[in-house]
Amino acid sequence: MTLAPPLQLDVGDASRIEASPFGAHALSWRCQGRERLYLSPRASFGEGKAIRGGIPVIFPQFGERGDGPRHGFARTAAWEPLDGPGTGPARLAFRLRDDEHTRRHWPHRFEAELVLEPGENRLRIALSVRNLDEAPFEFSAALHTYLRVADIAGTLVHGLEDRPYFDSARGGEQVEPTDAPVRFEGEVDRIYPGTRRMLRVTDGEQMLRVESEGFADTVVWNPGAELAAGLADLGAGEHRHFICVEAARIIEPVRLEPGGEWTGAQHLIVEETLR
Ligand SMILES: O=P(O)(O)OC[C@H]1O[C@H](O)[C@H](O)[C@@H](O)[C@@H]1O
Repeated sequence: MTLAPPLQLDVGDASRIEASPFGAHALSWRCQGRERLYLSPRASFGEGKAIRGGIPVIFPQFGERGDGPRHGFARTAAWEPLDGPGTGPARLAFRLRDDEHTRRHWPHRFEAELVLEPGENRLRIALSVRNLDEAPFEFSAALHTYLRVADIAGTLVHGLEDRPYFDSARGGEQVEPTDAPVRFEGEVDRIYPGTRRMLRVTDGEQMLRVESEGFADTVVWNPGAELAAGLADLGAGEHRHFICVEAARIIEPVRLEPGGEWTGAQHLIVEETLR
């Protein structure tokens, strides 16, 4: 498969989004003059391999919770670009339809759309899925957003203090709320179920608000030093530069009747840039 070149869209002078049709994957989001996403310098852009960083689209399964490829086939599929710069509204959009390859892993007829809508201080990422089959189906999905941070040592996620979570780094055990913001000291891999609220990420240089629609769960992930060093497409020390805050639908998958449609979205809003 030859990879289609990325598409770019400018919003004013200081904001720009760039996304690849491979995975409908946002690679870069410059907002108010500053890059807000993390893309690994060792990311591979080859066939069958997911891109490390940006915003991978996870569909129709999360992780190993299913029989198909890890985190689903959407992130390694060639999506069809729809609107592009100059062809209509200020957005980038991609479409994926079932084919022989997707049906081998997940035997359903569907259509998915990923829309990126950048604004002056924000980005909306929306995933829609339509059931084109004659029977209902279920799926999980996530927007696996890699947020670039100054340094994880000073990074906090606020808004989950009173929520219990499943600790994927410790066999999925349930952990009661700690009343403290999420900090990053070693591996963090958590699924917070039922988090329909506003989160804030601070790293001493910026304050970012993260909101979601349609995605009931939030995943917070950073591999920590040891795991990062073992990931060929990341490397020693790289874990310091990002955290993943993922809008997800895992604990209760989405069920769609024939003809039904579901949309989930994540909003990233720059509230403050200090440095
Ligand atoms: O390495 P990947 O397949 O992209 O997965 C990266 C990470 O994704 C999610 O955040 C999961 O909760 C983690 O357990 C996983 O390690």
